[in-house]
Amino acid sequence: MERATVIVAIDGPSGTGKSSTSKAVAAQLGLSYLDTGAQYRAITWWMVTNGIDIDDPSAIAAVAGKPEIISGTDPSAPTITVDGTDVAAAIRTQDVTSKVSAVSAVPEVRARITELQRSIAADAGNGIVVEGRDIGTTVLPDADLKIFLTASPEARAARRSGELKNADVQATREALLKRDAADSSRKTSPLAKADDAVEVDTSDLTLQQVIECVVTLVEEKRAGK
Ligand SMILES: Nc1ncnc2c1ncn2[C@@H]1O[C@H](COP(=O)(O)OP(=O)(O)OP(=O)(O)O)[C@@H](O)[C@H]1O
Ligand SMILES: Nc1ccn([C@H]2C[C@H](O)[C@@H](COP(=O)(O)O)O2)c(=O)n1
Repeated sequence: MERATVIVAIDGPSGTGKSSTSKAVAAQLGLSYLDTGAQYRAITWWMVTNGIDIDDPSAIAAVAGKPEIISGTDPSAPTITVDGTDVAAAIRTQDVTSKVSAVSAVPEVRARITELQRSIAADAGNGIVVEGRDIGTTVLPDADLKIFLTASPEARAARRSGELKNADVQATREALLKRDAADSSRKTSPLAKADDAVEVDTSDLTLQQVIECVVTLVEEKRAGK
């Protein structure tokens, strides 16, 4: 028998295709979509905008509860606001990208954002695709389906360089690996594959092939296979 709601957790390192895949899968299956990286970027943007010292975890912890972060979960038009300001573009700057690993390593930040993520998932009537780094391991350990996307550093750097005009592929590769290392080595809820996650190496797959693979896995789960 088909199940009414489904919770899908998609984790993996930067540039493996989590956002593109999750949005498309959610849209195709009529599910909500949550980009948890955008939430960590949003709180980082708030810290930077308010002059908080990013190198001081206790300063970050002291104000972690202040910003109000709201995520819109329509996969065809996801949104993110901080205290009512649309920060969708501001959170993608190089400055925020270079600081987000430090801010997201602070346990008080993770506790705050994790609570928000769980409440959004609980309120998603038809089900939801949630993508990030610790969704299958920590945020939603009882998710119906857990996927861990991987890709070679070369494939990821080539994809990212294609997005950023004139970006140097080698420098992009180094930056990706540096962020992965920071995200994987933090004490609280690091980037990791859950034991029961299905690993999909996307290096030699087109985006469409990855989407089809994940849609099939969700449909099989829903059918109780
Ligand atoms: N299988 C694929 N083949 C080729 N390009 C891809 C594939 N999957 C994603 N891409 C492209 O790679 C880039 C990065 O993808 P995406 O933003 O979805 O990755 P991500 O894992 O969410 O990254 P991050 O964690 O840094 O946000 C995008 O330009 C996307 O279109
Ligand atoms: N569940 C998550 C999601 C994201 N982060 C942190 C670590 C990432 O480097 C950063 C930005 O994520 P992206 O937009 O690249 O997906 O946010 C995390 O710690 N946990």
